[in-house]
Amino acid sequence: MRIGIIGAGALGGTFAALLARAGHEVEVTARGAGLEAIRSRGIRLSGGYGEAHARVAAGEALTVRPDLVLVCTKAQDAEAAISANAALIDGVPVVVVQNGLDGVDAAARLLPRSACMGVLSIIAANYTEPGVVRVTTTAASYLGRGDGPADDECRRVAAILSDAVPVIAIGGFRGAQWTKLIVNMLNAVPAIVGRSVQDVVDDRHLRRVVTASMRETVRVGIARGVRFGSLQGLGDRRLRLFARMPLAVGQLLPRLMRVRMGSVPNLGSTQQSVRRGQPTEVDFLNGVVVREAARAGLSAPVNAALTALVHEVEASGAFLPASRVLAEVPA
Ligand SMILES: NC(=O)C1=CN([C@@H]2O[C@H](COP(=O)(O)OP(=O)(O)OC[C@H]3O[C@@H](n4cnc5c(N)ncnc54)[C@H](OP(=O)(O)O)[C@@H]3O)[C@@H](O)[C@H]2O)C=CC1
Ligand SMILES: CC(C)(CO)C(=O)C(=O)O
Repeated sequence: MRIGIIGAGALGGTFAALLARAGHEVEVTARGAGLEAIRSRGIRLSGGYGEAHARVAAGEALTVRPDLVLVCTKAQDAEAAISANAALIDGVPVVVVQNGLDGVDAAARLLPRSACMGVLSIIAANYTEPGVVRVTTTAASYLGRGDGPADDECRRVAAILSDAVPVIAIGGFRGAQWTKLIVNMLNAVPAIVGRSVQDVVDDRHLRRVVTASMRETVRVGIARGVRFGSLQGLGDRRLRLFARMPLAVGQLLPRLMRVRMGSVPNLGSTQQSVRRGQPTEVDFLNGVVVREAARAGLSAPVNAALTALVHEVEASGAFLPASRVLAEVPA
């Protein structure tokens, strides 16, 4: 099958290399140093899915109409990246592999004739240098759209992507995006202090902050009428319980996520952007919690403080001491 991948960075590079290894004809888009590296040396993947070296067609935009498209940019880049390919891909099934709540809806607006779906990935992929990706955690990914049950198109596309990595078609996708948002509360603190996700969760002071941001996100979701979808055994009932537990007991949740992440240090996708000197996705992660809280007439002080600290690190390029997080985040 001909598969177009828009944004061959950490996750896009992982899917591209593994789908090519499975025998699909893959074309990718990238830009700048990443594009140059992929054109001259291909994509080199290592880590949890083994070694793969994919020589794939690469350009700033796709050149051949594919049978399936994956959009794998950060949320803030998706609109420009999809628009650059819209004339070629409108009408082709599109899978948005992205964190945050907006990706699938944004794609559907830009590509009115395409069936647009989303993938929530728990894989941890570190884009160590242009064209080079190391997978530090392997995990199943979850594919769906809307609020209803998984449909035949989702099951068909999940089966194709499962040639590369296990992809499960799920119902209640919008609620599952919220569950993934709670998992992504693992991103901000490591991006602020410049340490791995595992290291931050192992630090009892910083873990308290991560836990508080997760609980605040659950409470905002509840206020917005969300029914949290199931990901990795984490679903609506457990999350509601988690938001009511004493904070000290609630810290078991990030610890469980850390155990699942394994021992190879994972920076998280937000810190990777900081280290590359690029804008982060924080406005679509912690920032969306603040916006959703405002819609419910609430505030989200923990997520607001984390968003501001990530922006400070983005602007200065210098990580902050843990003491700043502990002093400024009302956990
Ligand atoms: N990395 C991970 O472990 C995980 C990431 N995610 C989510 O997956 C999504 C992708 O993240 P990730 O793979 O880390 O992101 P990366 O930043 O590593 O990759 C995105 C790629 O898209 C490229 N890009 C951006 N705009 C364009 C454009 N207009 N045309 C062509 N290429 C473009 C970027 O190029 P450039 O470098 O020049 O910006 C970059 O190479 C995010 O929503 C993230 O939160 C989810 C789970 C895990
Ligand atoms: C699951 C996790 C935390 C993996 O790193 C992720 O989604 C991210 O880094 O954005």
